[in-house]
Amino acid sequence: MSPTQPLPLVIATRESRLALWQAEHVQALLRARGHSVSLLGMTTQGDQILDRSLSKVGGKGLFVKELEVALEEGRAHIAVHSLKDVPMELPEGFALACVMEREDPRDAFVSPHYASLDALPQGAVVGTSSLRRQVLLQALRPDLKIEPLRGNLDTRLRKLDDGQYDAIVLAAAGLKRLGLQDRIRTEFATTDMLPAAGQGALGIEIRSDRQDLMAALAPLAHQETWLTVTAERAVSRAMGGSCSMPLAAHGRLVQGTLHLDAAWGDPDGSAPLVHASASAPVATLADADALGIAIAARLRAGGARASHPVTG
Ligand SMILES: NCc1[nH]cc(CCC(=O)O)c1CC(=O)O
Repeated sequence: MSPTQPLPLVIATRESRLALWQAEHVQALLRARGHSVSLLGMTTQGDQILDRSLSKVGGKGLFVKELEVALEEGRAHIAVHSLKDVPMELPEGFALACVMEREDPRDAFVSPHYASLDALPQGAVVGTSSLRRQVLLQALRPDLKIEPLRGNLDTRLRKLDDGQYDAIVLAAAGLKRLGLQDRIRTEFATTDMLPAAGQGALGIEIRSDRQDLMAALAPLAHQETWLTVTAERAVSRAMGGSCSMPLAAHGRLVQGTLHLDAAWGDPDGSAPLVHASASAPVATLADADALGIAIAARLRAGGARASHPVTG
C-alpha cells in the first residue's frame, strides 16, 4: 500500500536510550510502509563532552554533526533528531524532510523527595544546564541554587538519585518516551516554564539532493506540529538562536490560529526574561515563519527587560 517505491534506508542515530527510541520509532513507521530500514549507531561530540555546558563548547550542532557526516558520505540516509537539538539553520546541503507529531512539550519537575517546586526548602539545589530553565526557575524561586547537570536522561536521573541535587528539570517528552513518566512529580505550566523551541517534537533530516526520500518521509509529517515548531524556531533564528542565551518559544495551534509566546534574556542569565506574545491565522510554513519573526521583533522592542509580558 506504499504510495512510493519501497527503499532500503539507513537511519543514523546517537546511541542514548532516547535517541535509539526515537530512531526505532521512525524505523517502525517506515517499515509499516514497506521500506526496509536499519540503524547506524554513532557517538557525537555532544555525547562525549559532559563536563562543560553546551553553550560553552559549541552548542546544539554538536549532537548532529557526526550524523550529517554519515549522510554526506552515504553511510546513512536519514537522521532523526529531537528538534530542540537541531540548529536553527541546517548546513548547506541538508534539509528537514518532515516534523512528526509532538509529545508533551512541557518541562517536568523531577525529585525523589519533593512533590513540586513550591515544596522545595529554601536554598535547595536544582540541576539544569539549560540557561532557559535556569532563568525561569530563578524567577519563580530566587532562593534556589542552580547547579549544572549534563548527560543523557539516564545519567541525569542517576545523578539526582545519587543525592547531588534536590530536584532536576527535564523535558516531559523524553521521560514519557522512555516509559519514565512515573519520575515526573509535576509538569510545569507553560506560563511558568515556557518551553524551548521545538521541545517534544522530532525532525527528520536528509540531504537536500534526496527528493526521492522526501516523498517516502512525507507521510510521517504532522502538519500542525510542523507549523507550530516552524514559528517557534523562527523566533529563535531571528534572535540569533543558540544555546548561549536563554530563549523560550511555545506555540499552540487552535482552529487555524497559532498562539505564540516567547521569552529571551541576557546571555549571562542575570536579568529576568523579556516576554512577547501574538496570534495569527497560520496555514503555511511561510505564515508560521512570519509570525515567529514578528514576535522576535517584539522581543527586541521590549528593551533589555520588562517584568510584565508584552501581549497583543
Ligand atoms: N537537550 C537534550 C534533550 N533533547 C531533547 C530532549 C527531550 C525530548 C524532546 O524535547 O524532544 C532532551 C532532554 C531534556 O531536555 O530533558
